[in-house]
Amino acid sequence: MNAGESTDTVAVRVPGKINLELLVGPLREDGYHELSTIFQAVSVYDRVTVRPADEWSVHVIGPYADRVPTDGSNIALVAAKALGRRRPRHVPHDPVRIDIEKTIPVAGGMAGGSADAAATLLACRELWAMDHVDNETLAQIAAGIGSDVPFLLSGGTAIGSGRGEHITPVLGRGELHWVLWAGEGLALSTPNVYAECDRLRAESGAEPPVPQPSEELMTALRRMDPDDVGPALRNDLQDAAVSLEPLLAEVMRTGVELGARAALVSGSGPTVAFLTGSQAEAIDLSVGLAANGPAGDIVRAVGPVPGAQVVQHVRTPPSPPPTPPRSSPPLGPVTG
Ligand SMILES: C[C@@](CO)(OP(=O)(O)O)[C@H](O)COP(=O)(O)OP(=O)(O)OC[C@H]1O[C@@H](n2ccc(N)nc2=O)[C@H](O)[C@@H]1O
Ligand SMILES: Nc1ncnc2c1ncn2[C@@H]1O[C@H](COP(=O)(O)OP(=O)(O)O)[C@@H](O)[C@H]1O
Repeated sequence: MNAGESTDTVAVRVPGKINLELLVGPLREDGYHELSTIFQAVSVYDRVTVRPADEWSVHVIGPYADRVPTDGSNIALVAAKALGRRRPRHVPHDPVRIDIEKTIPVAGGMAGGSADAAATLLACRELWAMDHVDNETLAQIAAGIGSDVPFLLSGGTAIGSGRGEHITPVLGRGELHWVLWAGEGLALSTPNVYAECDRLRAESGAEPPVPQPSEELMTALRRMDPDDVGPALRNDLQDAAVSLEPLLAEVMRTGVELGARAALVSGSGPTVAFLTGSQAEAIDLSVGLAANGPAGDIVRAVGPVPGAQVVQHVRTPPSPPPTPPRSSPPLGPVTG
């Protein structure tokens, strides 16, 4: 950082997501699967802060911090550099320091890394005053970083098509009350779960059709009535996640026995999302799971919530350049 540059700090709050529907179509030639998914952003948040620095770095705190890389593979750093490359040529490509307060479970199927990437894009656009990058362009940059990243910019409830990066908002009223179970020390790698899904399909000889959002869920989401939403939830990656982590079947069974309206693996897992009918039901279920379920973190959340949002911009005026030493006369005795 050079003298005369601002030391502004921008903080962004970003939610995690669950997939209310994840329909996995055929494997494409580029190695991705054609998807039709319905994302919902839920009230479990990371906070990402960026500030100018002498070199690129990322620092993570929070209960899952030790599971997040802090080298160049951190997807938040990848996002900052990708946006930095869009700065006009005459503007120096300034490094930033990124601080992540991590609450979204890591490698849990809640897109925590993608959330941090989306938050970093928004924070750096603000920090670098890149007004020429509109939301559509930001979403395109986001898609280049990961399939889930564009959704975390917009949040709410939305259809994801293509490989999940094309986002269409779903309008609906009301909110859903979720209980999330994240198994202690459990993690599933997204590519491994997709590969397991392909393996199971090859075994059964099932050819997936090109996926389309289901009418049943789209209708249920208009009023977000848990009685209608519950039976319409579906995740094509669930069998693959359970095949790699059989404990998930027991977790889902226990939650339903304890009164959940429905249970499903979130995305590629291993977080399990339980749908309840109200805040009171969610409290009862989380207490029951904590007492009777397999060990794990249990969190209540509501959805939908908005995507990444700037929550703080501390503007610090540029420090004045150091004044050159003056050739002043030697100090003599002070006379009155
Ligand atoms: C499964 C989902 C459901 O929302 O998320 P998670 O539950 O893991 O958070 C997503 O499809 C994950 O999206 P994201 O984590 O952004 O994946 P990417 O970085 O784009 O891709 C990682 C890898 O996942 C596989 N992949 C991803 C998306 C897709 N439509 N088909 C795939 O086969 C590919 O093997 C790819 O190399
Ligand atoms: N900022 C980040 N937060 C979490 N994980 C990250 C981050 N950057 C890179 N990763 C890597 O991405 C992997 C997937 O993380 P995450 O996005 O939390 O899971 P998922 O893809 O299941 O939603 C982690 O195991 C970790 O190695």
